[in-house]
Amino acid sequence: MSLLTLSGLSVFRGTRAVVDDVSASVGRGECIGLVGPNGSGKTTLLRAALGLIGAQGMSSLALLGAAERARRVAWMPQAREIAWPVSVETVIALGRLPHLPRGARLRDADRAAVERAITHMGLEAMRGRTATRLSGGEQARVLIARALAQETPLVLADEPIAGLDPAHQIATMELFADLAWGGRSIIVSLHDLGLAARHCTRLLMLDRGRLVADGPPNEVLTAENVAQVFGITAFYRETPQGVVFQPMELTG
Ligand SMILES: Nc1ncnc2c1ncn2[C@@H]1O[C@H](COP(=O)(O)OP(=O)(O)OP(=O)(O)O)[C@@H](O)[C@H]1O
Repeated sequence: MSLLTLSGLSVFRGTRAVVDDVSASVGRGECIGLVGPNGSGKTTLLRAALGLIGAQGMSSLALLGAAERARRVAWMPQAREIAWPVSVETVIALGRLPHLPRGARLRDADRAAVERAITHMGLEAMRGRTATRLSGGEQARVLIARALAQETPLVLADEPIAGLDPAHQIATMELFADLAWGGRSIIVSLHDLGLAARHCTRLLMLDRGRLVADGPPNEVLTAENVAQVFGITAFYRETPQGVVFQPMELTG
């Protein structure tokens, strides 16, 4: 079953296609890394896939009404501002809103989902704190937890690990990989190609709006692709401890 189908999706800014004729399909159990240089169209692609901005072509999610879409996909945008000085737990519980009848209070099942999200993100000690007083990385973890609490089949996250320390970056990527093992799917944009190579089952590589590679990390992070798209050389090795990918030098 496809959780998301994109067909010929394009987004124009003026006459320029910043997302250019992208087609892809996301099944269950995929942890997909969306990679590409600054300005290659990652955020625009995710927003167009969600139907948040106008696009040409088709996204299956954009066709849904807002309520149904919120039960199918959770969205973690790049902007991390938490606007209201409420508790961490309250922010995370907002992830349950799409599942509640209008105006209803949290039910046991909703509270259980909030607890799971708090545990997944290791936020037990912070649950009572005022969210706006947390550090940037802590706020990012709260917003990931809010998206997890939504318990949707698909999560779209725009640079969720940017600004996290190495341990929390690894923990978050491991969590995404685990969710994929459990049958849910994640599309995560990220600049850390090493973590993408290690934890993602599939990578989508964007270059100037075009999807130039789509496949398992070893097929996407070829020397040729990383040279052409990122202008770098890299070390790639499959080791008994997993894949090691390390950007090395600029080409040329
Ligand atoms: N509202 C807008 N108006 C004009 N140009 C835009 C707009 N939004 C995005 N762009 C342009 O579209 C291109 C793609 O931007 P986008 O934010 O999708 O890239 P990205 O791959 O997410 O980049 P980064 O890695 O820097 O976050 C960029 O050149 C950007 O300047």
